[in-house]
Amino acid sequence: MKIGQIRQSLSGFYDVYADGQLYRTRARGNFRKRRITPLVGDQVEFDSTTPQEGYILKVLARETELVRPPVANVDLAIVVTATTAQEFSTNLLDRQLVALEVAGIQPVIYMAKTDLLSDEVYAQRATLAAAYEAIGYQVVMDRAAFAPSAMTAIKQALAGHVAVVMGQTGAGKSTLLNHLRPGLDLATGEISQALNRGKHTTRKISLIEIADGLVADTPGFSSYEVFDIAANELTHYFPEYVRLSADCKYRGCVHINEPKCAVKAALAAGELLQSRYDDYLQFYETIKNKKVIYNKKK
Ligand SMILES: Nc1nc2c(ncn2[C@@H]2O[C@H](COP(=O)(O)OP(=O)(O)OP(=O)(O)O)[C@@H](O)[C@H]2O)c(=O)[nH]1
Ligand SMILES: [Zn+2]
Repeated sequence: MKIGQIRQSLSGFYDVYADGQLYRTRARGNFRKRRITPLVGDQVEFDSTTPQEGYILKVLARETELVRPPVANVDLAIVVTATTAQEFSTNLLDRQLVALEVAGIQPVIYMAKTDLLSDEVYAQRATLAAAYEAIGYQVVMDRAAFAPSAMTAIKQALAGHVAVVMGQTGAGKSTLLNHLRPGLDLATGEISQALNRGKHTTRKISLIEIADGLVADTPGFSSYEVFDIAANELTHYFPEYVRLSADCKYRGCVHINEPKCAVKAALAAGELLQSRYDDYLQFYETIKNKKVIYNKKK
């Protein structure tokens, strides 16, 4: 019996990495009956007679489990954010950050296409990036496209992690991966296609080695990911609000209409991003409305 990690799945075959090599395996027959589906990223116990033939005996406990892409043990996400005026949206960025906070996955924000910006717009984005850093998020940004220092920062962030890239179509996900691992040759525009393909189509999912980390070759989430949380819990996923809310007068304050709210005070004092608060309000309403529609249907 060996222990390894599933690095690729394709048509019922799982390539398991153990002691420096890959073993092609299948799931044990009774997995289907027990409704166990091994996922890329899983740590597994397996038996093999040759590297071409083996069986997964047991899937070890998962830390996290993503649905899109179906990858286990993802603990980091590179949020590829296109910074051009046509593409940039704090709303999308905040939506992605909330989705990651809910999933318990650490974000690294990568600001893409900065080479296309005027100095003035670059300065605006840099100010915003500093505000996200003050919240506690790592932001990778450089005036030049794919600056070596930026690529090094991402590689260092990836070390020891299983990661996904996320970001809207055309944000620059494939291009970034190609720069992080020259020779990878991902066709640009290719990876979102994999995401949009039907749920039941068999498709290949693999973890790519980049420096000392692993990155899924299929992007994570989508920009329309719904928040599967209660509206009054949304505040827990804004780290800067969590820190302030101890000073709100009311326990369970959602920082909207309550008096003596520390978040609204900090906002009025210019200590918090207005754009992020606006997004918070919008997400709050979205979640509330979603619940109403859901209840009506029942
Ligand atoms: N100037 C400039 N162009 C970039 C940069 N990053 C990506 N691009 C271009 O933006 C376009 C889209 O990039 P992709 O890497 O295909 O984007 P993607 O996020 O993988 O897109 P999907 O696969 O459709 O989700 C390509 O033409 C890239 O060459 C950048 O930093 N600077
Ligand atoms: Zn409050």
